[in-house]
Amino acid sequence: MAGYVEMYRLGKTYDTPNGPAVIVEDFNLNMTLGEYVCLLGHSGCGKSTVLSMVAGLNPISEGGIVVANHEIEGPGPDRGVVFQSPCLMPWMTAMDNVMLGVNQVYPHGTKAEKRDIAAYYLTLVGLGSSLTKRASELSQGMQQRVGIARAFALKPKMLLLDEPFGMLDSLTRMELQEILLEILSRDKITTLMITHDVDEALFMSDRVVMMTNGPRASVGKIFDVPFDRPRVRADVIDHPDYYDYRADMIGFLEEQDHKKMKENAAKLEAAKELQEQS
Ligand SMILES: Nc1ncnc2c1ncn2[C@@H]1O[C@H](COP(=O)(O)OP(=O)(O)OP(=O)(O)O)[C@@H](O)[C@H]1O
Repeated sequence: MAGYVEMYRLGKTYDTPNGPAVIVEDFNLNMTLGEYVCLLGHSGCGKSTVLSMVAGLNPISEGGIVVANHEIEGPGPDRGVVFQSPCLMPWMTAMDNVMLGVNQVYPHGTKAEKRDIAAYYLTLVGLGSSLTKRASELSQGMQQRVGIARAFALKPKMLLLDEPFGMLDSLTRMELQEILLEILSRDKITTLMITHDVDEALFMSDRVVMMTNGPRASVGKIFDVPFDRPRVRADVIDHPDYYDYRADMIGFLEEQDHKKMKENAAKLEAAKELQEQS
């Protein structure tokens, strides 16, 4: 079935000193317009590799990606990206950092119009009174808010979030999760987010895509998240199925762990046999 976003037979092979390493193979995923999908999997399985290919920042080795009927060929303002650390220009104000993106997307807008857009999104993320502060004067949480405002101000077709709350304390993380959902409830942008946090995935997303362990990682299992929107954290946690979902996801990750351990043991055994024969 065609989707607003289509990743088809997606593959990534990196050149390494030991030869080509196939990290992602035959990764297939369709997303509908406005859908929020979380990508979850063990560290190093290839989540950032997939997301960076969608962002156009990492060349695709096999297959392809279509966003809103356009095949991805490189980065573009139709995809807003937020990384764990927001990569701001430290000497520039919060406003000017957001304006960098806005100027790119609205080259013909007046200066006042563009400043209004930047100020609007900075206010939505709670930085209305810090517009003129330099990025270097902002806390990590505030910097991440600027990064989120900058991504939204591009009015992207798709939002790509690579562990955007990973470096924040739990209170700031919860606050920003809620702010993000609130903005998305107005702007309805198709979102792909990487997280290591099962609870975060359940709170934020419509579907959770579990990746298999690499190498040759692909989609292992997909969970539909049935909780009503707008999401209220306490209601989500109190939902009668919440802990079953959580247990199923953790179960999948544990299964992947066991597979990896078995594979490693088999490799070790094979290496021992070779050594004995020689
Ligand atoms: N440029 C590169 N060249 C060679 N190997 C790479 C390159 N980038 C990533 N890799 C390898 O690809 C694999 C997947 O990396 P990736 O960062 O996509 O995983 P991840 O699931 O996002 O990890 P984490 O959860 O720890 O951030 C890892 O083994 C990594 O070492």
